[in-house]
Amino acid sequence: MDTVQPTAIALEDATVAFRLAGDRVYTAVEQADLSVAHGEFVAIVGPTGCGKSTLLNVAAGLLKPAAGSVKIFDQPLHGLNRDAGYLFQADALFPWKTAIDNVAIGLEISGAPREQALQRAQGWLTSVGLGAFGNRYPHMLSGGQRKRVGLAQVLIRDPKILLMDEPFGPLDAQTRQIMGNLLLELWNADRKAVLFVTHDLEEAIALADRVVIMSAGPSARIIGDWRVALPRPRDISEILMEKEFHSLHREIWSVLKDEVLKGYAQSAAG
Ligand SMILES: Nc1ncnc2c1ncn2[C@@H]1O[C@H](COP(=O)(O)OP(=O)(O)OP(=O)(O)O)[C@@H](O)[C@H]1O
Repeated sequence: MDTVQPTAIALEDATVAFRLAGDRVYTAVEQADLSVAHGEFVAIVGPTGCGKSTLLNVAAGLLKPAAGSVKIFDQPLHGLNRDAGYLFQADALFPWKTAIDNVAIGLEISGAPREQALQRAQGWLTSVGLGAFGNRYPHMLSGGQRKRVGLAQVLIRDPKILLMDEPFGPLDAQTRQIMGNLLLELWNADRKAVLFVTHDLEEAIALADRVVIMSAGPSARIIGDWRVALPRPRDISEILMEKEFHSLHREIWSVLKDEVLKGYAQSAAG
């Protein structure tokens, strides 16, 4: 008999507000229900400034909602989410450490002997296609290569959940696609729960099992949740040609478009 796996991330009725100057309060997200099942890949898409990173930060335990609850594997989250690894848009590599040391550091901090940490780090560098680049410092790597090191740095710690905030944002279109395929390949080998923030609907559909859409803020809400029935394993450049991909894109965009326009109008108004 199959055992029921606990839900990796469950935000229920989560409202997130920021205190502004003069005791004013800005409600960024209102009454958000968001769940990511064990082994599921969920992408959040929404207009600029709607609260995508805010929701991710709530799941990371970096922000506490003003109302509602956050559960990680069915347990209320207090403080930092220690089951999660976090990959941001900006590189989080130490510039004074080589690629292999940047990857090994997560294990060393948790007490692994250096030799063992270096051996595992070499394995991860090889998995992300950088087996021969271990002795390079971050400034000697391209943007895409630095992202690969960042991915290895997170995955070596074997987190149960991956929280990714526009991780491939600064990369050119081709490198984004290559990184997307690498992420899918690694994820396929060991299905972690993934919450992936992006403003790029194509990327979201190509990668995810579910695409969640947010409205423009303030008080942004989750206004749509689509299941992506495209088969796996996927190759992004092939997925982008599929008829099912285009019909789903059209369907989601018809909802997202108005919110994106509202989002732009609001950021222009300040
Ligand atoms: N510390 C803060 N204090 C006040 N307002 C904040 C704070 N952090 C975020 N905000 C506001 O909350 C809203 C949501 O921000 P968030 O970064 O989550 O949006 P986003 O959807 O990730 O944006 P983008 O797509 O542009 O990265 C924005 O209007 C932002 O200005």
